[in-house]
Amino acid sequence: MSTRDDNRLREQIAVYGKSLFDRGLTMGSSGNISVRLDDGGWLMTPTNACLGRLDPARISRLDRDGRHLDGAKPTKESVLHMAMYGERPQSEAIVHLHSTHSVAVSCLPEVDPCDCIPPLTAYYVMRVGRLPLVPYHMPGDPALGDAVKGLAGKHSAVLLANHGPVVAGKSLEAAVYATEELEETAKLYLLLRGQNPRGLTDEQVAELEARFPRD
Ligand SMILES: O=C(O)[C@@H](O)C(=O)COP(=O)(O)O
Ligand SMILES: [Zn+2]
Repeated sequence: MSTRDDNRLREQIAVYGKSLFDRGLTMGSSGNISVRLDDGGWLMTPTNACLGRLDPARISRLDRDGRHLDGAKPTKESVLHMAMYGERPQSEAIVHLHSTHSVAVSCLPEVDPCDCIPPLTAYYVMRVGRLPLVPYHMPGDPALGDAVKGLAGKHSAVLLANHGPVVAGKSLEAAVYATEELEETAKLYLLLRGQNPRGLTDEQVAELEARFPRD
C-alpha cells in the first residue's frame, strides 16, 4: 500500500466517521471503523475516539497479525474486526455503531436470533439480508471474535446483543450504506411492532438475492 492510498483511506475514515456522527448514528466515543490494507494489515479508529472528530494522522495502523504499528492505540474491538475479516476475504471495511434503533432491537427478548429483523423492504434485503444476533459479551472481550467467526462467513452484518451492529462491506462506502439501511429498517421494525406488518415473501427475497447478490 502506497502512502498515498493509505492517506486517502485515512481521510475517508474521517469523512464517513464525521458524517455518521453528525447524523446521530453513533454518540460520544462509541463505534469504530476499520479498512483493510493491501499488505494484509488494517487501519482502525483509535479507542475512545469520537467518530465525528477523527484526526486522519492518528488513526491506528495494525499489521496482518493485529500488532499495533503506529497511530493512537486502536479500538478495543480490533479482535472482533479481525475475526470478521478472517471469515470474509471479500470485505474491505467494517463499521460498528451504537445506532439507537439497531441497539434497541438488539435488546428485545423476542427477536429471532437467526434473523433479528424481517425482510420488510427490498433495499434491506439487497444491503443487509439475514441478520443474526451475537450473544452478549463485554465490549472488547476477545470472545466476541470467536462468537462472530461462526456467522461472518455467511452474513455481512451481525447484531451484538445489547450493544449494536457490526457491518462489513466491499468498500467503506458500502459498509456505511449497509449500516445506514440496517438502522432505518430497525426503526421501521420498531414502528410496525404489534401491527402485523406484511413482509416480503420467501419468493420475493429469493428473487432479490438472485438479481442483486450481496458480497
Ligand atoms: O461499546 C464499546 O465499548 C465499543 O464497542 C465501542 O463502540 C467503542 O470502543 P472503542 O472503539 O475502543 O472506543
Ligand atoms: Zn460498541
